[in-house]
Amino acid sequence: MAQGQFLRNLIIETPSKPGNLGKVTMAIGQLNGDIGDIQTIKVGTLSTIREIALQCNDQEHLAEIVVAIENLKQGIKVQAVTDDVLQMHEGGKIHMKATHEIRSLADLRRVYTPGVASVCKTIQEDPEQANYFTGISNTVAIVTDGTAILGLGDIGPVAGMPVMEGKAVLFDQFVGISGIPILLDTSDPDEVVETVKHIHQGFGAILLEDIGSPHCFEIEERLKKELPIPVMHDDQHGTAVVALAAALTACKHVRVELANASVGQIGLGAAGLAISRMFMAYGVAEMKGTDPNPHAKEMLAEYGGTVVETMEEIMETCDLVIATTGVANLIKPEMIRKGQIILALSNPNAEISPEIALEAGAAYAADGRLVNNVLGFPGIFRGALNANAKSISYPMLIAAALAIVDSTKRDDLVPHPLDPNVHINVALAVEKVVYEEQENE
Ligand SMILES: NC(=O)C1=CN([C@@H]2O[C@H](COP(=O)(O)OP(=O)(O)OC[C@H]3O[C@@H](n4cnc5c(N)ncnc54)[C@H](O)[C@@H]3O)[C@@H](O)[C@H]2O)C=CC1
Ligand SMILES: CC(=O)C(=O)O
Ligand SMILES: [Mg+2]
Repeated sequence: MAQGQFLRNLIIETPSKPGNLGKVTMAIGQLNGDIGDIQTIKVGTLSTIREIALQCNDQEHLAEIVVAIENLKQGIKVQAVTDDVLQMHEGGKIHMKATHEIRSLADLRRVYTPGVASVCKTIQEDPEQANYFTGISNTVAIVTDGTAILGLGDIGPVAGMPVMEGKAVLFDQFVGISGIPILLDTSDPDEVVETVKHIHQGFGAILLEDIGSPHCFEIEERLKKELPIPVMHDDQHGTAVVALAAALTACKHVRVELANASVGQIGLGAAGLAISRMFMAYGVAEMKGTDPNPHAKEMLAEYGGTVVETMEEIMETCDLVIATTGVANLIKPEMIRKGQIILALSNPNAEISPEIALEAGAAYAADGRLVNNVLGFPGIFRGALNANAKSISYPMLIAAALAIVDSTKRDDLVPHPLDPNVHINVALAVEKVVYEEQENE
């Protein structure tokens, strides 16, 4: 387990006297535990109970921290250690909700039979009416075959469901889109394409998620060609959009033109190849890339990138390095050169933690928690659906990246994902491009 990826909550009881919380936080800090939110659960005359969110390295590290707190004595106790992440997943994270409540028989007859039949006939006569009288145009299928779930690899679609439900939560909360996970028990491109084609009528767009490379490329390409609705593989293009935005902002901070910077990509899978293509489309003169897989390198060369045999060469020659390998701690501190920009984007564990990269001399460093496609895909789909786009184009993606740059506060690399402005701005920028494209058709 990489540093700081083990999340637990400590329920701590202390005597109700000033200074005790400080002793507890000091004990945690001395052992390099990372404290998140602190909530006061109860303030009694004699004792106070607080819940402290903690990120540590692993079970052993957690046990050390618990012992250190218990050793403070003077009435300070760890009452319980809870696993909030697991608790949050009990029963799943999503639920289909009705937009109307049935309070009377009359409501029942409007919502369901016999009233509903007239709406069915309206749609039968004019299928476009489905956009107004059903939720189809606001619903996105989140399709996975489970072959590249985060950086966990091919763990299957059911094990990947918590990620798909997570994407649906983000869709709902950030842009009001209903996301429906679709779990496929096949990775065969013919079968995936056929299946998605057969179900697409119930959706306004298709988000492909955590489908591994190289089959993800053929699947997306074919679906884009064969379906009349937007299709986007988030790990490719959502990630590329956000990586471009972060790179543009970092370059602005160090007063370098991205187009003139030497950029290197470690890992040429779904995310890495799309990032490389996006950077070249943006105007980066030479995009270097490496991957142990010969086919991945061939693909980079086909797109006009420069294949490099080792990641060491990338680290030695590039000002901006992006990594999407799924391999935790792949980049060693001694490989970092002073002033480099390092975007180590693998989840759940980065190729190098930003703290270590910065300590080793990087000018800017971020991981996949910060530079995450959550900043892109909700607004991209909102904009595409609002403007009734038939597909997602490069200009739409570039506009999304620039909107993320514009939504970034001074001194930050990317916006905060809970800042609603970023999703609104991305949606508006994408929508504008669609309208321009429609006018030029
Ligand atoms: N921060 C974000 O928003 C996102 C992060 N990611 C992360 O990126 C990682 C990769 O995801 P995908 O591209 O979808 O997977 P993928 O399986 O398509 O690609 C991974 C690539 O890394 C290569 N690789 C493995 N070890 C390597 C090494 N030592 N040096 C160079 N290349 C190496 C593999 O050969 C493969 O081509 C995952 O950890 C995922 O969580 C993916 C999408 C979004
Ligand atoms: C964020 C994301 O999509 C991934 O890590 O796969
Ligand atoms: Mg993903």
